[in-house]
Amino acid sequence: MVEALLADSTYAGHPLHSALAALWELYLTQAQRLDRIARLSDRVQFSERVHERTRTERFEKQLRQLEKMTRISDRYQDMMHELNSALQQASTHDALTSLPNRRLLNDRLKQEAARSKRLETPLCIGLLDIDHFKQVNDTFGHDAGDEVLRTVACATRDSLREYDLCGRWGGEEFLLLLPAISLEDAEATMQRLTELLHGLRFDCLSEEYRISASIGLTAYRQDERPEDAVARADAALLEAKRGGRNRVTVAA
Ligand SMILES: Nc1nc2c(ncn2[C@@H]2O[C@H](COP(=O)(O)OP(=O)(O)OP(=O)(O)O)[C@@H](O)[C@H]2O)c(=O)[nH]1
Repeated sequence: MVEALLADSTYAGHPLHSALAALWELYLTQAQRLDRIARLSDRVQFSERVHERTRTERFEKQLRQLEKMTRISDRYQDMMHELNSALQQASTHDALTSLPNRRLLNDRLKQEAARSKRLETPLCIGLLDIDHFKQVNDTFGHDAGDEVLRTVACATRDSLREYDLCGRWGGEEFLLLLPAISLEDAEATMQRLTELLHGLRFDCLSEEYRISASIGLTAYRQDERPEDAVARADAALLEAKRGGRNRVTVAA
């Protein structure tokens, strides 16, 4: 409308014509500036939004990486935990029979001897050895021998009380720690165990083959070292072997 007024020759001589033309010119310049500023502002805002998006994406990516690392670290810790347990088990237990090994047995022997001394309660110690085990290996093979060892270990452990301990002392020899039992009762328990072992049947041996075990038994004396009692049980075991095997010999 202003442009139409300024273009109209009727108002060309009007005293306000030049003022209106100057004002219009000023308005157009300002409008152009405003337009440039608005475009600039749009560009800045757009670039801000792009930056914001890349920042968010970067942050989310880092978060995902962190979560992944946490998961890996958790898995790694679980593996370390399992490895530690396996190492602990391997250092204290026999791989073939899963029974306590000689190292753990020695620790428990000392603990039980100390407890027996402190509480003045009896502690019986037995050494069990499978008879003619070499013959089992030689006749039926080493795998059959292993199977016999596993079965004897399992049967012996299951025949004992909860607080007794049976471990693999070495080869075909097992150490038994029997706390809080008289020598007389322990002898009866060992007698039942030799009968149980003699009655075992094995698929890996021939139908008629029967294994047997000899046991040397003694009571820990509270004024001696635990290993002295084990040596006495060992001597009693030798006597049981010499006496014909498949028997219990007590060293009082
Ligand atoms: N299969 C198998 N055999 C073993 C293992 N450890 C020891 N032996 C065997 O056990 C046998 C022990 O034989 P000996 O010490 O001569 O005793 P034995 O034949 O039982 O005879 P006595 O003890 O006198 O009745 C050896 O042949 C060893 O190789 C094992 O982990 N697995």
